[in-house]
Amino acid sequence: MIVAIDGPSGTGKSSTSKAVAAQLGLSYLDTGAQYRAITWWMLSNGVDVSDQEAIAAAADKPSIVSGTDPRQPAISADGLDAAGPIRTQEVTAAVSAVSAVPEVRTRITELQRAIAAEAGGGIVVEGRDIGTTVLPGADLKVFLTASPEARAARRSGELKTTEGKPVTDLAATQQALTARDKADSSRKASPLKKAEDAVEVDTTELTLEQVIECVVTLVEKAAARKAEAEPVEEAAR
Ligand SMILES: Nc1ncnc2c1ncn2[C@@H]1O[C@H](COP(=O)(O)OP(=O)(O)OP(=O)(O)O)[C@@H](O)[C@H]1O
Ligand SMILES: Nc1ccn([C@H]2C[C@H](O)[C@@H](COP(=O)(O)O)O2)c(=O)n1
Repeated sequence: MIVAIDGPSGTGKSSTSKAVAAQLGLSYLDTGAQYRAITWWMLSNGVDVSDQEAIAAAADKPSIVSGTDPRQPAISADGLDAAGPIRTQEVTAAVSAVSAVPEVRTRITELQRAIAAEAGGGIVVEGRDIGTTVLPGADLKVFLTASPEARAARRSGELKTTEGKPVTDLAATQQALTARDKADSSRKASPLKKAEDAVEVDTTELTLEQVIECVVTLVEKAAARKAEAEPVEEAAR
């Protein structure tokens, strides 16, 4: 069972995907964390993240390792725990530029497909291009949306500056978030986009619990459809 959950920033992809995977006993992959980890590695290793050629040349250098336990998601770059540093404003500000470089996308997409193929019991993979590019044959594709205001309000509660102080400026948070969405949607290589066969869920007026319940129901229905379809496929062989 492969579930792809895509959507813009702050729509609830990570929170929903982790909870759905944990509830249904599936693995979980946060692909944004992988792009953040490679960005963090580049910033820490003196790569000029305003230079596309420098980013492309460094794309295959770091070893990026993702854990797939939804209750304990983990991410490392060259053996260093990246879970904390990838959430700083410095990384958030640079990640769209780094992830737009085709060499970076090829490298990370290969990693993502290998992880999904190894997840025997099924996996929930969340990101921006999972349903369109990474796993176009996913059994279920969900595209989460929410108003920019709702997303900024959600995000401002959890963001920290590089010095570790809470970010309180809601307007600035919304502006940064919509700028990142614009960059992620307008890049040439595998932009943020709803797959034609994805189910769109607008989470603006929903609680996180309601979104989780909705996606669990969608996964259960997709699993039932898959179970019904498989004997037919077997007989046809
Ligand atoms: N339906 C909801 N109602 C209220 N808060 C929510 C809802 N969904 C998620 N949140 C909260 O919004 C914040 C952002 O959620 P989350 O990190 O899951 O979004 P995301 O889509 O994965 O964002 P990003 O792509 O930037 O990583 C979290 O603090 C989360 O608890
Ligand atoms: N499949 C993906 C996942 C993420 N990205 C890029 C674009 C995002 O701005 C950035 C960080 O993602 P987040 O942690 O906020 O979900 O990573 C991408 O291009 N493709």
